[in-house]
Amino acid sequence: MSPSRPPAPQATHEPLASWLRRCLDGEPIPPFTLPGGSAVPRGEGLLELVPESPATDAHACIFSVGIHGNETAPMELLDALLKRLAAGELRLGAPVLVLLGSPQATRQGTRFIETNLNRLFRRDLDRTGMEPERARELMAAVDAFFAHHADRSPLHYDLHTAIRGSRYPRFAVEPFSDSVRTTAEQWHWLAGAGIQAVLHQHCHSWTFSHYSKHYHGAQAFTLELGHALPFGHNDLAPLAPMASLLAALLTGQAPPREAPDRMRFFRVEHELIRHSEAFRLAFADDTPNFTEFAPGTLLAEDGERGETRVGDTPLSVVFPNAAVELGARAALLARSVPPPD
Ligand SMILES: O=C(O)CCC(=O)N[C@@H](CCC(=O)O)C(=O)O
Ligand SMILES: [Zn+2]
Repeated sequence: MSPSRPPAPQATHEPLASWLRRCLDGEPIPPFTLPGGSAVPRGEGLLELVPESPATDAHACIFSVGIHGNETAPMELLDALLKRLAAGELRLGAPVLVLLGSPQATRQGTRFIETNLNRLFRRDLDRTGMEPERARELMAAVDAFFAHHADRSPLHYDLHTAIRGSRYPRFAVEPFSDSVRTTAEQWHWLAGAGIQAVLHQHCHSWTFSHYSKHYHGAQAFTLELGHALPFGHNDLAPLAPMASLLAALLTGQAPPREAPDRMRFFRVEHELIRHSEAFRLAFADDTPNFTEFAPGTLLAEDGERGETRVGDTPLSVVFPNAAVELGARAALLARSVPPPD
């Protein structure tokens, strides 16, 4: 075979059935066929699913997992979906790009190797190192995929799990945008997928889902799907409705819908940044996400910068983490808001 010619797709679905294991073992994935189309590897942990006859109104879908290496439930969820496709239970009806964010961190069972990958998704990124290089590969894969499917609505679900428990174990973070509005359809789909709360971001955050929304106008969310646990310790049962949403999108069918007012909505008021070594949160480390604090409550102290206290309106704390790098977000402080119109 000429070295300049790409290898012909293999007529076996096995690489799809063992996608996650192969990615983590560093085993190369060849191009192969699958029910309703074919699969084309786009780099380490990057696989494009190409439908033979996509549904007319199918979205161009990106499903990413493992941007934080130790958040395993979404990886198991996506792997189970691909196994169903390999087994012929599902038939591909939409272009889909599946991404395993940080295979190296996952092999080591850590959130990241050198720095938090999920703060690096910006085109003017000038940092070097393992995570910046990976961010560039992921951004290039997203750019190529959405450019190739410019005739379809772009959609990106970046699937995560949270470090601590939560009053609402499954919640969506809606990235900030001053130009792209989340469609009503998305709120119905997320409610139908068992999402219990939504957090509207208040400013640019340079996360992976923000990247797709900001640069590609995609409907995009970070979806927190429970608690970060090691492989084999996840209970995927509460994620069955989320699996149904992903399966519907992948097959090009209409997802299940529920009324958005089943979900609670919050808007970030303030981002708590760790400025000094002396930074400390004034509440217990294991305080669940969305715990509400009354006006006047002391939330944090940060050396010479002093105290942060709740103002006149109660605030709920999300993603508290006093151990972040200096200059990084140590918590989001949010207030309850009505569902969008
Ligand atoms: O549980 C935590 O403290 C962090 C969970 C996590 O990784 N969350 C994402 C949210 C991304 C976003 O704001 O859209 C992150 O911090 O990267
Ligand atoms: Zn995460």
